[in-house]
Order: sequence, then structure tokens, then C-alpha cells
Amino acid sequence: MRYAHAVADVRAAERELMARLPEGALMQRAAFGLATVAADMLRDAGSVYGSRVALLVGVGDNGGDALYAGALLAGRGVAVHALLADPDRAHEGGLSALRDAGGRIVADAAVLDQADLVVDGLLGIGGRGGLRGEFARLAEAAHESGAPILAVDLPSGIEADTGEVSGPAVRADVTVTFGTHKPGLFVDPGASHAGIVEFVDIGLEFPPSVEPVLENLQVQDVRALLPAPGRSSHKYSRGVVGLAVGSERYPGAALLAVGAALRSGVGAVRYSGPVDVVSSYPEVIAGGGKVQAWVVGSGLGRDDEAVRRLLNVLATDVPVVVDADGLRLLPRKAFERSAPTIITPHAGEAAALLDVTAEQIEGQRLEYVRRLAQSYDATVVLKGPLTLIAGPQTSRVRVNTHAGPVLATAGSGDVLAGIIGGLLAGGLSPYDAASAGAYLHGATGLLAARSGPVAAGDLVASLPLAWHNIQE
Ligand SMILES: NC(=O)C1=CN([C@@H]2O[C@H](COP(=O)(O)OP(=O)(O)OC[C@H]3O[C@@H](n4cnc5c(N)ncnc54)[C@H](OP(=O)(O)O)[C@@H]3O)[C@@H](O)[C@H]2O)[C@@H](O)CC1
Ligand SMILES: [K+]
Repeated sequence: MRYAHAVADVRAAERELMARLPEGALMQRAAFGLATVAADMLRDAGSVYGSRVALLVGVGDNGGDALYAGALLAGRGVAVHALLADPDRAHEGGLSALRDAGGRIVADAAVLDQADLVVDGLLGIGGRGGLRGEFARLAEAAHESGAPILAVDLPSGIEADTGEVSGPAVRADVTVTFGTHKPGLFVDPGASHAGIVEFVDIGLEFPPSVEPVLENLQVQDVRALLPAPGRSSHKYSRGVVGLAVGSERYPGAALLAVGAALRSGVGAVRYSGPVDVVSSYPEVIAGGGKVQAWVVGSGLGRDDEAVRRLLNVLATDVPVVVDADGLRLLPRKAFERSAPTIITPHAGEAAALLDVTAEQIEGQRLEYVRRLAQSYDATVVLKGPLTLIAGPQTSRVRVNTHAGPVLATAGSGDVLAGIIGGLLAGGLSPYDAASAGAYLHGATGLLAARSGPVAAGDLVASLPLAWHNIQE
């Protein structure tokens, strides 16, 4: 598992560690990690010795990290030039270290045009709001130079705790983050400014009483969650999932969701609805009956019949996944259910559920995924390039980073709903089913994309191998 911690908790952990170390040791660790990544980038692009690096330096310790890393690079034969956002307030120790190593402090931003790499040390966890004044001008000049940008701790101008971006911000190719991930590196739009995130361990420790803001499941976490059939398993003990999805108008949603559910580790799949799924999937049991979880909504349409099918499912006492049209029809009072509910909105559906705009959701994803979980007393899967998962009983949010743009294809959501429903029926908690489901769905997309452009049916076809790869 990877974790992201709140800035206040990072500060506390930093104080605790600093008290046990010689002065400046923590910044040296950070600068060494930063210089190592910078040197790797320079080497990949040609060579370290003889290359040119420009530092953008703010007024806090983020700029200090950049200056000390610049000194280390200068010691390896790199021509290092530092541009200071406010020369009177730049980190003094860092400035002397850079000068002593042969680096130069310059005022002319033209050095950016010759740079092989720009290091963004304008703002770190002390930043508030978008970049202002000279900070914004330096960032803009760096973007215009076209040189690759390496951000220190986080791209300057993004909110570390939320990923919100309220003004000018650096768009980095790589970000080196220290001690723990910052939530803003995992949540869009901030995350989309970070590029590839490299983690440098500087020895920060968090006591068990400190809750991370975000959890990011790794393959071993998902492996531990996926149900594995034992010797004594039979089809009912492995779980039966029911699907009330698809309609005469949208039969494809039923085929995709059922296809995915059949490959989600369950013992059996029941289908309730007007679509002939049995011709394609003879394994399916047509009609209702006892199930351990329901999926409802995908391709349901929005007519009276759709409402009836939705309410029937919500009236059951088993966990339910509500997707797509089901979300558009969702009455809030239906959430006085005795069993858990999972909802799987994209930003537009989330906006309708909360009566706000999709832009508001996209701008404050962490805030709104939590608000949805509270308002609807449900586990929420807020879909997007970085899907967020929130539960009604936990303040920790999970984020899925194991995915790619191929998932943005028609029918992809039907597949996700089928997978999550299957995992729920297999006995996972709603929070685990939603997060492992998002990972598995992402894994099918990444796998299918190896063979070229991907349709949602390819996601279904790739599920068994994606599952197998996770269990290897
Ligand atoms: N914690 C750790 O474990 C370690 C931390 N380390 C490093 O320290 C970094 C944090 O350093 P930090 O606290 O000095 O804050 P930092 O972000 O450099 O500067 C903040 C200052 O900038 C200003 N300012 C704010 N917003 C602005 C805006 N929008 N536009 C323009 N200016 C703005 C504001 O000054 P103001 O002008 O408002 O007085 C504020 O005081 C951290 O990210 C990491 O890199 C590592 O070295 C070792 C381990
Ligand atoms: K930065």
C-alpha cells in the first residue's frame, strides 16, 4: 500500500525526526534524492557532465532543496544557474552551497532556453493557492522554454492536501516527493501536473494514530483481496451475483456487465431483464433468485419500467451496485437500506446527485467524493483517470492509479459495475470490492491496450489474464 498524508501530519513527523538528527540533515537527504533523479534524467537525455540545469527557487525550504541539489549537480560537472523568485528571501545555506560548488545565481530567465532540465523549487508544502507575481512569471518562462521540468516535492501551485489548482501552476514531467506522498499528487487536477512521481525515503515515520488521507492499492494488496476458491468451494459458496441491467433499447450494457461478472470470481450469475444474454452466455441463470449482491442501472433506460427494476433491487437486503441510468433515477430515500450500497458515478453523474456542476466536481474531487459518501450513505466510486473510492464510515479515501486512457470507451463502466458486483458477491466488503474492482478494471485496460485500440468487449476478454497476472 502507498499512503499520502496531510501537510499538518508531514510537518509533525518532520519536527519529530529533525529533533533526532543533526541540523540540516533532512534537507540533505531530500537534496541528495532530488539530485539523483535529476542526474538520471540528464543521463537518459545524453550525459550528466557538461549538461545545463536551471533552478527555479522560491522563498522557502522547497527552494533550499533545489539549491543543495544544484550544488551536488554542479559538483558533477553540470552548469547550474539559479533564478530566484525573491533574491532577498532565498534559502541562505542553499545559496552558499551552490556558489561554493561553482553554480551561478542569475537574473536573466534566458538561461531557461538553454537548459537541459529545469528544477521547480518554487513552492512545496508551504504553498497556498496558484502561483503569484514573479513565481508565476518564472513558471511560465519555464513552460515556454520547452525543457523537461522536475518538480521538487510537488509541482508548484497545486494544493498539497487536495490536488486543487486555483491559479497558475507548474506542469512537471517528473516530481520527486519526500517522506510520504502528498494527497495532491494522487488527485486530479493536481495529479495531472505531476508527471511521473518518484518517492524518496527521508526516514519520516507516522505513528499508527495518524490516519493517511489517501491509500493507493498496489498489486500485492489487490492479490490479498481477490477471493481464491478453496477445495471445498461450490458455486454457492463462491457467491452468486444478480444483474438487473440492460433493456430492449440498450442490450449491450447487459452483455458487457454479465460478461464481466462471469469472470469476476463468482460461482454463478443470475440475470433479470429483457435482454437475451443466455444465447451469448449459456452459463447465466435467467431470472431472479437468491443472490449475495446485485448490480443495477447500466443500460436500464429511464422509463417507468427502469424505475420499477431499480426500486426492486434497492428493496433487497443484499449489497447493491448502482451504476449509470440507475444513478440518474436514484431517490435519496432509497438509501434507508439495511445493506450497503455502492454508487459508481463519473463527474457528470456525481454533479446531478449533488446538484452542483461537473466543473465543481472535477475541481474538488476529494471533497465531493467524501460528500457523496456522506449524503448517500454509500461507498462511492468517483470515476476518472484517477478513480477515487470513499466509504460512509471511513475518512480514508482510496485512489486507483493502475489504469490508462483506454478505459474511456463506451461500455467500460458496464464492465466495471459487473466486476465490482462479482467481488461483492464473493464476500469482499463494499470498500474493498470497489477498490479492488477499480484496480482489476484498470489492469484489463492496460492489458488489452497492448494489442491496439480497445473496445469494452476486449476488457471482458482480458479479465481472466488480468486476474491471473495479479495472482502470480
Ligand atoms: N517537511 C519535510 O519533511 C521536509 C521538507 N522539505 C522541503 O521543504 C518544503 C516546505 O518548505 P516551506 O515550509 O519552507 O514552504 P515552501 O513551500 O518552500 O514555501 C512557502 C512560502 O512561499 C510563499 N508562498 C506561498 N504560496 C505562494 C504562492 N501561491 N505564490 C507565491 N508565493 C507563495 C509563502 O511566503 P509568503 O510570501 O506568503 O510569506 C510561504 O512562506 C517541502 O515541500 C520540501 O520541499 C525537505 O527539505 C526536507 C523534509
Ligand atoms: K515545487
